[in-house]
Amino acid sequence: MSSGPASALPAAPQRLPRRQGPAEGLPLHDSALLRRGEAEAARALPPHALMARAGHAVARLGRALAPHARQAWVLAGAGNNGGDGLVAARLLRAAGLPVSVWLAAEPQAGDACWALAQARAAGLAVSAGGPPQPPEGLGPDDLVIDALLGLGLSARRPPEGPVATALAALEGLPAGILAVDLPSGLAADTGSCAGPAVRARWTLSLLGLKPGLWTAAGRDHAGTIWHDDLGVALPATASTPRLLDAPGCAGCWPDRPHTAHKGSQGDLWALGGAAGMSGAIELAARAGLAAGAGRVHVLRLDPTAAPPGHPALMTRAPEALRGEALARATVVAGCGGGAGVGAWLPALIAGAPRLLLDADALNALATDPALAQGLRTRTAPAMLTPHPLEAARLLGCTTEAVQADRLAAARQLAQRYGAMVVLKGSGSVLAAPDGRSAINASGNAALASGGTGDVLAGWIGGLWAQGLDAWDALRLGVWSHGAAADAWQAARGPGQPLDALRLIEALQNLPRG
Ligand SMILES: NC(=O)C1=CN([C@@H]2O[C@H](COP(=O)(O)OP(=O)(O)OC[C@H]3O[C@@H](n4cnc5c(N)ncnc54)[C@H](OP(=O)(O)O)[C@@H]3O)[C@@H](O)[C@H]2O)[C@@H](O)CC1
Ligand SMILES: Nc1ncnc2c1ncn2[C@@H]1O[C@H](COP(=O)(O)OP(=O)(O)O)[C@@H](O)[C@H]1O
Ligand SMILES: [K+]
Repeated sequence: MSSGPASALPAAPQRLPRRQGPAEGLPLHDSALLRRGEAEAARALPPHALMARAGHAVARLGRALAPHARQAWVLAGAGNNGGDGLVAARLLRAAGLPVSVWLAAEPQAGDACWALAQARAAGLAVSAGGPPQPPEGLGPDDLVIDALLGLGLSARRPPEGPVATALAALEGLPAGILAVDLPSGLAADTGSCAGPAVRARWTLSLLGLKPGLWTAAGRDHAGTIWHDDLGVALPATASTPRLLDAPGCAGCWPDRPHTAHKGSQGDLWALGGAAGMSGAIELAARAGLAAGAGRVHVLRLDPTAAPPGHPALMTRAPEALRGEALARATVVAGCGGGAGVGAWLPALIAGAPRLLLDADALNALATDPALAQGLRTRTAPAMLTPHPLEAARLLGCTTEAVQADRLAAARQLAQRYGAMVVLKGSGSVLAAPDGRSAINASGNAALASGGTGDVLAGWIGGLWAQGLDAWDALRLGVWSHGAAADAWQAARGPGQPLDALRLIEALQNLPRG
């Protein structure tokens, strides 16, 4: 065979790289589990080894994050969180960085006493108990270490005494704050704050990652989250919440074989759009189309509404969804549905093999016990996507109660209604009736605009319609919705709102695989 110029023929078809398949995200450990892990590790290790490792990890990261620091200010509490800070202070000083330490109170027992004794023996000046005064000349390149409170923050007891004074002194400092384990004042399990809490630029989570760093007030207080396991492998079970991030979700994208056709990619039916709210259901339908559903039908509750603005959407009367069509359908119901959507739900709950309820469908569910009973006895999977107010209606409590423990609220909803749940908002929480749960790491405040939830509902529905397992569709949908907003923000800088139509574009632009 002669060797000629490169052939103009298309290259032989290459095998597509195999998708890796779904993977579980990083485990998120609650404080009870962390305490047990810490106690077991401490028994197996020489005295003070864990605190020495923690202090090393803090000092090493602090140096890397603030390489131009000319001094460090360490604020330490009287517990082991303070002990970690004292070890870090000693090591930073030994590495040549001038360090000032303010101590809330003398530790009374345990590893923290050892850390304080070591610090003093090394010649570190530790001022205890007086008013916290930032060291002279503390500038933007310098490093502040928050080691006031970690896991030991008493639940529902706002920071008080010298610790509260120190929290006030940390506000408005020019230097970046590195929080040890948790931003002081933030609850590890829930991300709630009973009072003032540190707003860190970085947080180094020790041993395990805590749920509270990722949801509720966590993201606003933790800044960039780092993790050091201190060489301890903590156990995780099927009910340990997982972090939804790119490595955990990228393997879930649906395959699109060469032989794909619109009939093989799933039928999505979007029901909603009462008078004055037809935009909501159109957003959901457009998002479903963008996700890759083969055929998307819009069932509008306002028959007088103008046709949808996207020519690929098919408009039908709600009555069209029955028989064969219903038996094959993935249904997203509720976006802009008004009070009238409830009447359609019994048939959908009984007959749709894949059903997602959002917005007014959730409000109908909250007020109609028969719907709730139907959902519980249904065997096919269902999804609920409430924002905190809708979740509060479904649980019969206040929005504040939902937000005070978002993981618990999502789990409770999943149990009560026998459905998979997304509790939306900063750090959306997912829960399934079988006990699985997850917290989303993607997304940002650019999403705080009307219609982005409608897009989420349709986007998840469009992914689910293509044959994904329900939990995979849910976690991929939630994570990629946030990832699209992150990509948007990365391109434009923080502070830019993202409207729902542009969000659909951003979702289409998100690389898959
Ligand atoms: N042991 C080890 O080797 C390892 C430990 N590790 C580290 O230990 C940390 C947990 O340490 P911890 O359990 O000592 O609790 P910690 O966060 O220091 O708080 C206790 C102090 O806070 C005080 N306090 C509480 N609430 C308050 C309030 N509302 N307002 C004001 N004060 C309040 C409380 O006072 P008290 O309630 O006793 O009056 C006490 O003085 C963990 O986060 C990690 O950093 C890891 O690195 C692994 C290795
Ligand atoms: N601060 C935020 N951080 C991350 N995601 C957010 C934030 N604010 C809103 N979102 C997301 O935007 C969407 C808003 O949904 P929703 O409140 O139902 O809006 P709408 O009803 O107007 O469509 C949800 O997916 C939610 O998680
Ligand atoms: K802290």
